[in-house]
Amino acid sequence: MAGATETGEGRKKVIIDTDPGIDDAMAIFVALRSPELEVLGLTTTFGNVHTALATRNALHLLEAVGRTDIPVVEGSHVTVKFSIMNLQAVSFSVHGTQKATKLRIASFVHGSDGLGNQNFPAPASKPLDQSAAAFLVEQANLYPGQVTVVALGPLTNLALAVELDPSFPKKIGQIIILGGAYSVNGNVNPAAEANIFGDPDAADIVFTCGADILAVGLNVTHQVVLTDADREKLEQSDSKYARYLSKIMGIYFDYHKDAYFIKGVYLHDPTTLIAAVNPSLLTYTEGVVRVQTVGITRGLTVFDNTKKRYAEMTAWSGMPTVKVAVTVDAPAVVELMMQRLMTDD
Ligand SMILES: O=c1[nH]cnc2c1ncn2[C@@H]1O[C@H](CO)[C@@H](O)[C@H]1O
Repeated sequence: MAGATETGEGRKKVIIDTDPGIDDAMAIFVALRSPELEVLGLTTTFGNVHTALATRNALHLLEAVGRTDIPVVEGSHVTVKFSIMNLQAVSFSVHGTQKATKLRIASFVHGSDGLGNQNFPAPASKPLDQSAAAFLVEQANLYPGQVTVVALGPLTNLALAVELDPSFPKKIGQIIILGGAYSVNGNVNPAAEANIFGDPDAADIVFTCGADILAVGLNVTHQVVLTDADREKLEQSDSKYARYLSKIMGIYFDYHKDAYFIKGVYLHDPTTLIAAVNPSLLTYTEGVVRVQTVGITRGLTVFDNTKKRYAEMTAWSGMPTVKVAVTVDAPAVVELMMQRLMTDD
């Protein structure tokens, strides 16, 4: 008889919204190797790569480790503003398509294929014939209060899910977001972190939608570094996960050496995923987050962490609060990730 773990009973149901991406690949593999989680599906978005390539990479990653039982659902190709315009009026669609070419894609971090320029063969499997937003709403309805979304890219699909079903925020269990920079600089520019910068309007919709949200920002993920010594250990492991990641990681290490002058890489996506596996490895504080959508600080996340009553109404007044991660047990996160990746099923 299958045990509770194999049947999914007692495991946290997760959907990973992802733009793979080298650190996305690490996070997805950690999820597949974590008995605490049941992965309901991968939804795709733009960010590290365009959405079509994100879908291809998600399918490829699941094929590479023999997990084609997990569905992949393609997400929006454009930011929420243009996605909604395209839905509402055909006359906007030309304009929307023009704007869509302006998406910011971080191929300089992950390679032009998103996976370390390895020229992997095209996957044989296909995504579901459904939109990511519809899949998110469907799964939230199927398992009310029980689904955790781990959002590793811009928040477009989640914003579209909120637009599609206003009761989505109350039906989804938790949304754990890799996004924002709380009281620290961004990584796209001094103001903005990449995922929020990718679609600031979507981020503001999601942060204020009233769902149970935990935001993991650069103030936390920049504390979690995979060192050269850890990389060597991964390279020496013969687990299929470690072997695959060893092939693709080089370009991510090179980028960190060039951009940050560090010998190692930041574990943004794995840290966020591990917040679902073992929430006790992070602490958080609660308040309202709003996102700047215009100007030189476009993509800035402003967290009202004061307990002050402002004299006037502000854009933060009366808005739903979210949890913002403030500390992380970085050695424990790295150790957990290594342990999961260096063993086979
Ligand atoms: O310097 C950068 N510019 C753009 N994207 C980056 C950079 N560093 C990491 N990421 C990617 O964006 C997310 C974290 O913000 C991560 O998914 C990471 O892979």
